[in-house]
Parts: sequence; C-alpha cells; structure tokens
Amino acid sequence: MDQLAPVKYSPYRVFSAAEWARFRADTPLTLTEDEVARLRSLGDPIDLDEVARIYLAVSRLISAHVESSQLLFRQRQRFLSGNGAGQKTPFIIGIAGSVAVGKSTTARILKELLARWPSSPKVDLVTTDGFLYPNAVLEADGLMRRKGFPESYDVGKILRFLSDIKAGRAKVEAPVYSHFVYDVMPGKTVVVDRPDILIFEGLNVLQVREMPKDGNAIPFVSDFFDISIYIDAEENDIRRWYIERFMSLRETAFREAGSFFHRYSKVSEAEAVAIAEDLWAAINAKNLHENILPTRPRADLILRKSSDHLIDQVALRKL
Ligand SMILES: Nc1ncnc2c1ncn2[C@@H]1O[C@H](COP(=O)(O)OP(=O)(O)O)[C@@H](O)[C@H]1O
Ligand SMILES: CC(C)(COP(=O)(O)O)[C@@H](O)C(=O)NCCC(=O)O
Repeated sequence: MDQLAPVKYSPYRVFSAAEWARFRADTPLTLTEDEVARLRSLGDPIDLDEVARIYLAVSRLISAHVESSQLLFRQRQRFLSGNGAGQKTPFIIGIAGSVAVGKSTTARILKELLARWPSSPKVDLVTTDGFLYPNAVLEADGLMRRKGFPESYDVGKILRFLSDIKAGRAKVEAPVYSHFVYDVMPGKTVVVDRPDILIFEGLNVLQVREMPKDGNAIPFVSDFFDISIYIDAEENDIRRWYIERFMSLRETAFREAGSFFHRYSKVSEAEAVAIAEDLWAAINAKNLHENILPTRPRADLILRKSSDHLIDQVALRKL
C-alpha cells in the first residue's frame, strides 16, 4: 500500500493581499489621504490603497470579534446579575513585531478605523516603551544595551496596568516614553478611561515567561489580549528600514540639542551608518532572534510586509 503523503498542518490560513482585500466586503473607506499621511511614521509609505486593501478587512474582522465579545459579556451578566447590566470591560488588541517594522503606523491606522465602527467609538492606544525602566535604572543594572529585551521592562507594572483595564477601572494611567530623549518621561502619563478597545503595542507583548517553581503562576501579558497581531517582514528589510530611519532622523530630530542622539548629527555619514548598524546588530537584531520572532506563532493574525513596506500576505489563525 502507498505511504500517505505527509500533510503539513498549520494553524493558519494564508492569504495573498489580493485575496485578503475581498474580505473588506462593503466596509466603507472612512479615512482620507491626509489622515493617513498624518498617521504614518517616518519612512512608512502606507497610503489609502493599502488601507483599503489590507486594513479595512482587518478592522472588519476585529469589529466582529468586539461585537461578539460584547454580546457574550451581556449574556454572561444575565447569569451573574440577572439583568444583563454591568460595566463592560475593554477589548484588548496586542500588536507585536520587531523594532522598525512599523507597529506604530499599524496601531494608529487601526485605532482610527476601529473608532468608526458603532460598537467601538472609543479606542485608546498605549505603547509598551513607557513601561521600560528609566535609563538611570538600566544604567545602574548594566542594561543600557538591553533596551527592549524582557529584563528592561517593568513587567509587574504592565500586568497591573492591564489587569486594572480588564477589571473595568476608570482613569488608569500608563507611563510615557520619549524616543527624542530616549527615556521614560518622569511623571508623564496617558490616562485610559474605560475605552471600548485598548490597543497595546510593543516588541514583547506576546512573550511568555518561565513558570515559577512554587506553583503560583503569574499571568503573561498576552493573557489579557482578546486578539493579537504580529507585524512581520524579512530581517534584511527591517534592518534597512531601521538604518534609513536613523539616517533621516539624523537630518531632523537628532539636530536638536535635546535629542539623546544629538551627537550623531555631527559625525560623518559613514560613521552614522556604522553606529546605526551597530545598534541594529548588537541590540535590535539580537532581540528579534531571541525574544520577538519566537513569539510570532502565538499571534492570531500575522501581517507580512514585502521589501516596499506594504503588506503582501496575511495569515489568519483558523481557531
Ligand atoms: N530615535 C528616534 N527618534 C525619534 N523617533 C523615533 C526614534 N526611533 C523610533 N522613533 C519613532 O518611534 C516609533 C516607534 O518605533 P519602533 O519602536 O521602532 O517601532 P515601529 O517602527 O515598529 O513602530 C516610530 O514612530 C518611530 O518613527
Ligand atoms: C524603545 C524601544 C525598545 C521600543 O520599545 P516598545 O515600544 O516596542 O516597547 C526601541 O525603539 C529601542 O530604543 N531600542 C533600543 C536600541 C535602539 O536605540 O534602537
């Protein structure tokens, strides 16, 4: 008897961008070209076509999840309180991926699109960089070249923040980071006040940790997510985007005296490229290999970019 051909099982169904675009169905395009221009990060070429091709279907899918979780919540409340009333808790979306892959643009576009759905008028966005330990602490612990690695974040603070949000608490504060000064801003916070959706974006949001031996399991950050997205691309492309962004910032933000990288606006172009390459290789690429890429299989949705920064493939978890 013939051997059965080995079947490759994957928890994902993979779509080309053109196939994925069809799931937009009749979702209206509610953003303008100017709004997209305002939302995109430095070096990201995203335009209205990309929003229509990829992001409308993503927002439609997420919105279906939001609506069904709101329905489930009301039904559950009928069991708990007898009348279906009660404070609904925010739907949380996690967005993960490498440094310089374009997470912030995706997060900002989704924030605007999702806020236009009737089920989720209030959408907040928080980035995990605010939860990094301040430079003074990282310096004292010898972790300045480990920024973005798991040990550089106050994970307890992240878990308390997300658990307050999920508990339905009003006016929960999140700390804020400045890329310009390259540090957490002392005393500066953003207030998250019972949104319909919270988007929580950062390198390490899908990370798992070792279980403590004492049997008291601590939750993972991703335990609080209702849906998660990983932004993916070839490492060589991400590296190039990182270096190009560094070189553009050298012409703009780094020129200002208060910028942490100000000194790099004064070195030669070749030296600046070498510095960016070193930051990429010694910190961000290492973190990508060790801590970020291994979390990709945990995402519900993977948006894969090609070398032009535009999404050419979408993988959706089947279950
Ligand atoms: N040194 C810097 N100075 C100013 N802005 C920066 C700097 N580095 C990154 N940014 C901006 O910070 C945001 C987050 O960047 P990053 O953490 O690399 O994630 P991503 O590129 O995936 O959004 C982006 O909008 C980027 O343009
Ligand atoms: C601040 C970051 C860790 C990103 O943080 P995130 O918002 O993803 O938590 C990253 O942009 C960074 O600064 N990495 C350190 C190496 C570098 O300067 O590129």
